[in-house]
Amino acid sequence: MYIVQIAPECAPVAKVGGLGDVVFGLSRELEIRGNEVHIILPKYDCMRYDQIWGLQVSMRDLWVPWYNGAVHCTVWFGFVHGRKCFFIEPHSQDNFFNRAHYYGFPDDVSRFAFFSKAALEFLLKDNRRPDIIHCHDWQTGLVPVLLYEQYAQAGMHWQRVCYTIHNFKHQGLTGEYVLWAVGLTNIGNYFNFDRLRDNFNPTAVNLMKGGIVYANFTTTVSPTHADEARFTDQGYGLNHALDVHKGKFGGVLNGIDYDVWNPEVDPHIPSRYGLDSLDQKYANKEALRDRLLLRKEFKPIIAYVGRLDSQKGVHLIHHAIFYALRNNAQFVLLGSSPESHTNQHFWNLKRHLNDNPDCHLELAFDEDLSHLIYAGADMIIMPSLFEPCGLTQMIALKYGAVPIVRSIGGLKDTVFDKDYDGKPWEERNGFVFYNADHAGLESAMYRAINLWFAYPDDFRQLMVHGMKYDYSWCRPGQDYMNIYEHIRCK
Ligand SMILES: Nc1ncnc2c1ncn2[C@@H]1O[C@H](COP(=O)(O)OP(=O)(O)O[C@H]2O[C@H](CO)[C@@H](O)[C@H](O)[C@H]2O)[C@@H](O)[C@H]1O
Repeated sequence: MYIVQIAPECAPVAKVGGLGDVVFGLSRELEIRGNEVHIILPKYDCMRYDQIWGLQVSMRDLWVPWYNGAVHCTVWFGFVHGRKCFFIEPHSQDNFFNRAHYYGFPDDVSRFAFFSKAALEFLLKDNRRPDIIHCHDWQTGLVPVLLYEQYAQAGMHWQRVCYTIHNFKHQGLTGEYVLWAVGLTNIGNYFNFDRLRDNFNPTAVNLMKGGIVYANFTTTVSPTHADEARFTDQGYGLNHALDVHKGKFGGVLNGIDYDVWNPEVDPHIPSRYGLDSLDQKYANKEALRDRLLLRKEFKPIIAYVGRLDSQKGVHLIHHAIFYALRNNAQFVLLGSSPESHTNQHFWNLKRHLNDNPDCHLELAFDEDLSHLIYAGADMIIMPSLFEPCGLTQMIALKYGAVPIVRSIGGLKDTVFDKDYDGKPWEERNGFVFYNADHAGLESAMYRAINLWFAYPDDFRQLMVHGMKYDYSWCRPGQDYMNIYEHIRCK
């Protein structure tokens, strides 16, 4: 099959969070299964160009219709760790992708609406006719809309779209101007409740809703979150649209790429280890302490790695730091936030804890350091308010860092409580709590820290159970293949 991914991120060249990992890992798995896979991305100025091999012009002049005119673009091609990627570079005074950051601009909707249109225009003009177009999140919600309403008539009649939602909170709500911009000028036809009009904000166009309505199949990234999105407030107002289109909506649990996230071969950590050489994990704990200037005492390290977004339970992360320190544990945090007040909060906290030898807050995005943290930490904490899937806990399991998580979304599908889960002991792999409050968090942290000190053999056994889980792309890869087979034009 020929599959094209249209996405705003792809790890490690352009990664803000888990979406980038998924685009890379899934593409790799699909290639292993014998498919031809291409990835189309914006050509951001802030990408990691050191991660692209053989970058060269693929199409010098691509004219993308935009409002009443057209924008001149150049399309580049390069390999990202073996993946075949095309990068779209518009030459216009809007400077859509030369902003030093990926997201967070007032015209984000225009930037990614343009990208969606440009990706399809490129496929059309370069005579590429994939069996499946797989697009991701609100940024590419217009892809199935434009394919069906414009590009099908222009020669792309056989292409089918799988649309994956990684985060329902950001839906691309905007004014009807965006429809003019991409040439959907028969506004009334699209700006109605059956199609792109937002159900709760009737003056707004909702790009994610458009994606759900027009895609041949929509997925989110875990089975539990698929239910949450349909039946609870975690659908952020899209419950009705999901219900109407329930026949083509489902949850597929993400995988992680064990070529990248594997302590047996990880080039970013000083001491490699696996199930048969677990003791070597502790050299990484020492290395982590050396690097972050933590004192060397007989204590567990609890870590948080992730975006500092309200989704992640920022107030509980804050509380976890102090609870850990009060209970004889060390705490390491690696995270950054696009919201200035959250950043400010953690910078203040960092200053406050600056002299504490048991704590380090690294307020940055640092992929290399994240590997060392997973390898050096004894436990990882994820007190998310909602979590469509969560890759952090799956990576942690592979590295023998026991996850302490809230029972929500994909966390519920992947972490099974040591004391209370119905599964047999060999299949229990972490600590789970329910209420998003201090008492809930403390109940799980207390059990985890206590086990580490009082029953080290049991703790080690829990690490082993986690490391034995297979959360690779193998199964989800097959799930996506089944979806593609189901929707493709035969
Ligand atoms: N400061 C930092 N430095 C280095 N690395 C950092 C980092 N902050 C985050 N990361 C890395 O980014 C990834 C985070 O992935 P997650 O799935 O946990 O969260 P995210 O909310 O971004 O993803 C969304 O999409 C994914 C993919 O579908 C869903 O799993 C998830 O639930 C949904 O919220 C991990 O690989 C982590 O190591």
